[in-house]
Parts: sequence; structure tokens; C-alpha cells
Amino acid sequence: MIGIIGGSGLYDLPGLTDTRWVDCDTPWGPPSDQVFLGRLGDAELAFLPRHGRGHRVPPSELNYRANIAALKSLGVSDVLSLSAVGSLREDLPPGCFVVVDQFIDRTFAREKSFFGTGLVAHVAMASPVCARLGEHIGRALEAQQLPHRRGGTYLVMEGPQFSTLAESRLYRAWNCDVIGMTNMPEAKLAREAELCYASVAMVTDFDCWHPTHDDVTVDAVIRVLLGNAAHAQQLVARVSDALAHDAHAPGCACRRALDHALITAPAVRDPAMVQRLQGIAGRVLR
Ligand SMILES: CSC[C@H]1O[C@H](OP(=O)(O)O)[C@H](O)[C@@H]1O
Ligand SMILES: Nc1ncnc2[nH]cnc12
Repeated sequence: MIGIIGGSGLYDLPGLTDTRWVDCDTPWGPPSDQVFLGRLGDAELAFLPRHGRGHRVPPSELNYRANIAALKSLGVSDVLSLSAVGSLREDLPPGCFVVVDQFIDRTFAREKSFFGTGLVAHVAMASPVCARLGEHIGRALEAQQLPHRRGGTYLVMEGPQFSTLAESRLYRAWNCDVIGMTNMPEAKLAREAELCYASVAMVTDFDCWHPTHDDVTVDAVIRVLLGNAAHAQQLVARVSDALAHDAHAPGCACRRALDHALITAPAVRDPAMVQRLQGIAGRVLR
């Protein structure tokens, strides 16, 4: 099953058949909303609006662990994340799509791991995005002839306020390409859950650094997003179809991310923690 996490402005997924909204609960609590299940061609989809329908939950209060655990519990193996971002580069104007391949995580007020005292794990994050999934997204954007760039660094800020001018200039000096508030710890948790994860960033604004463009506002973000919603939906359809027929998926390294990650000696593992983690790490805990 393919998981779609819809960001700002993307609160449903039209065009599916056999649809239903289902409740999910996880050992970390409930996700942002019910999950929308349905079929699109040969693909089974599970869609979760990241902020809940109507955009109720701000980035710092999202239960990222519950969102990822809920998708995993439904049988999701690949997660396509859709996000609104500000651009930190002149050559990435609003309306452009970026297939993100790196992150700088500047968030500080979020739970970032399923693991902890009693069962410690360290997964690799050098390549935070599934290259196979990123390739499918790149091909789909090309086929749709949408303005896009393959590869880019997404700076994840805590928010909810937008950046100061000094911060925006700093992130540009760090060679970041786009800025948003949500893809971390989402990508880290997907890796811990052994899910293939990739993010498509839809540029909605030039943040606040650009000398001849207005500073970002929610209105401007939503205006650009709504103008691109149909493109995003077509992208989901193309990528889902490619994934449904991808024979390489089972061999993907993301799906074995926990092979060498657990460090707590089996004899001193907390049994309650081990129990809680069955849905996430059961493959290596049995
Ligand atoms: C509505 S502008 C700020 C908001 O939009 C982005 O969210 P998402 O990644 O879910 O599309 C950004 O990260 C902020 O949360
Ligand atoms: N400029 C910006 N900063 C942070 N998050 C955003 N989401 C969309 N535009 C953004």
C-alpha cells in the first residue's frame, strides 16, 4: 500500500474508488485525522492530511510518530510526502516542484524517535530519502512537463512563525534550496519504521529574502497551492501507478533500515518498550 501525506492545502484526494475514512490508533496516540483509503488504478492508497482536515494542527504539535505508525499499521510500505515550501533560490520560483533529497533539521520541540530508554536505536540518515521513490517522482514530473528540479536541500524550521530576514539569509548562505516546517522528524521516523519515504516540495513563495517579492503570507501560500492542486493529484496518480508495478521495491534498503540499528543488549531491553515497538520494529525484535 502507498501512503500519501498531504500538506497545507491538500486535505483530500479526489479520483479514488472504493473509498472510506478509517480511524487509527497507535501506541503513540491518534494521528492528525482519520486515514482515507481507496484505489487508484492498480494502486492501494492511504491518504493522511498532515494537519488534519481543515488544517487544525500546527507543525510543532503534529504527532509525527502517530502519523507514521498509523500508515505502517495499515500496511503502507512507501510514503509520498507533499509539502508547501518557501524558496531560498532565485531559480526556484513559486509553482516549481523540488524532489527533495537532503534535509537540515533545525527543529527542537518535537519527539523525533520511536525508540528511547529501554530500547535504543540509531538508524542511518546520510541519505534521508528513498532514491527509488525519488526517481519515480522525477520521472512523473518530467512526464507531466511541470517545472521541477531533482534534488534539493529542505531546511526544516520549528515555526510556526515564518523566518526572520537574518535567518532566511543564513539558510541561503548554507546553500539550502527550500524551507518548510514539517518534513522532520517525519523523514527520520519513516526511516525508523523501515518505510520508503520521499518528499515533493511545492514552492509557494520566496520566503522573505527576495528584494523584489513580497514576504511570505499564508494567503499567498494557499493561492499558489490551490493553483497547483490538480498537478499534485496527477503526480500522485502517476507515482502510485509506477510504484504498483515496481519489481525493485521489495529489495529497497529503506526496508531493512533496522538491520544494524539496535544497540541495547537483548537482556536489558525494557519488555514494555519492546511490546510497544512491535508494529514498527517487529521484524528485528522477534
Ligand atoms: C501554510 S504555510 C506554512 C505551513 O505550510 C507547510 O506545511 P506542509 O509541509 O504540511 O505543506 C509548512 O511546513 C508549514 O507547516
Ligand atoms: N516561507 C516558508 N517558510 C516556512 N514554511 C513555509 N511553507 C510555505 N512557505 C514557507
